[in-house]
Amino acid sequence: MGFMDKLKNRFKQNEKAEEVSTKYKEGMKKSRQTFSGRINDLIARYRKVDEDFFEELEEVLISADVGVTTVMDLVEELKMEVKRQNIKDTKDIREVISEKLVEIYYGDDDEKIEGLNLVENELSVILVVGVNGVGKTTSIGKLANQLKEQGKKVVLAAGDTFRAGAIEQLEVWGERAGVDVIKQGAGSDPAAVIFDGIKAAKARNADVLICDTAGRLQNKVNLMNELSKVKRVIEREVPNAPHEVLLVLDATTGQNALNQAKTFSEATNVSGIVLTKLDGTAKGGIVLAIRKDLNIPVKYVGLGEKIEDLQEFNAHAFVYGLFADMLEDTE
Ligand SMILES: Nc1nc2c(ncn2[C@@H]2O[C@H](COP(=O)(O)OP(=O)(O)OP(=O)(O)O)[C@@H](O)[C@H]2O)c(=O)[nH]1
Repeated sequence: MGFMDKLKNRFKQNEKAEEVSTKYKEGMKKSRQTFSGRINDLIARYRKVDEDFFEELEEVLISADVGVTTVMDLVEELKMEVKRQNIKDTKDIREVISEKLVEIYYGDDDEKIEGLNLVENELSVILVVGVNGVGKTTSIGKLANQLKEQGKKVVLAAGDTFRAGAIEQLEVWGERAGVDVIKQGAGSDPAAVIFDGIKAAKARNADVLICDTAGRLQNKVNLMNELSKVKRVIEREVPNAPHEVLLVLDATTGQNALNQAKTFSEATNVSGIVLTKLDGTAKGGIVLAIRKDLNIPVKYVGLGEKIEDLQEFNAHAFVYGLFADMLEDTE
């Protein structure tokens, strides 16, 4: 059985798996149109796998924001595999591309899904960082809703005291998700808000505290100072916390998102990425660039504006989203 059939079967196993694949399929329409659309076009034009074919394939991958070094690695791997399997016909290369995309994301352990690192029966603290406008508040709301649906008691701390409206916006999401929001007035000290959040979360026996922060990037030193101060409070009040530092990036900003990721990882230890608006970009390859260039796992992707549109990242489903039309062709 070829990789694409395996992929298809994987998401037919049960209702939940099917739901996940549908979400990715719908959310990644734009990326799929350019990605598999252009690969199909290449396959039709070239027929034979040769140097020119690979060169054009490189261009397609780079224009999908996969990132130059990752593209080089990927194409090297593809060439080796083509040789190994003695593939001559370009139409047989789709299988290899899809398989290698999953492999390049996960490395050796291709069943690994890097979910949230939460502790049982104790308070877990998630610190959420990122610049304004990337969908930070929205993602916190969606995440709170999911965790609550899993039976966890969630509290939010409105640590973005800088941006006008951020506190109210978080409150709206808190209401929507049915979780408490701890806040102070606009302009107050974020570390003090987070401290209150921890106290409240402990008093209410919460399982998870999600802390919003302001994302000012103009000055790296300020950003570092603010994040370190918040982190110090968390570390002091809760053992082994923060359990996650999630950086929210907007997929539609392409290479800019990578630059933000670099700056934030220099300011603090980022443990995972939430990549929003994957549905809004034709360049979904940014997922691979983040994984390979920065070595930070993408833990969630935003595939739409609705509360249930935040999905745990799954490289198989991602590749399914990129090739879904072709998978159906083979039925
Ligand atoms: N299509 C789509 N829209 C999204 C996604 N995530 C967030 N948005 C939208 O992006 C816009 C900005 O999101 P916000 O959450 O308001 O931005 P913000 O994060 O509050 O700004 P900060 O909290 O300062 O980062 C909103 O209209 C959201 O609905 C996503 O995954 N897909």
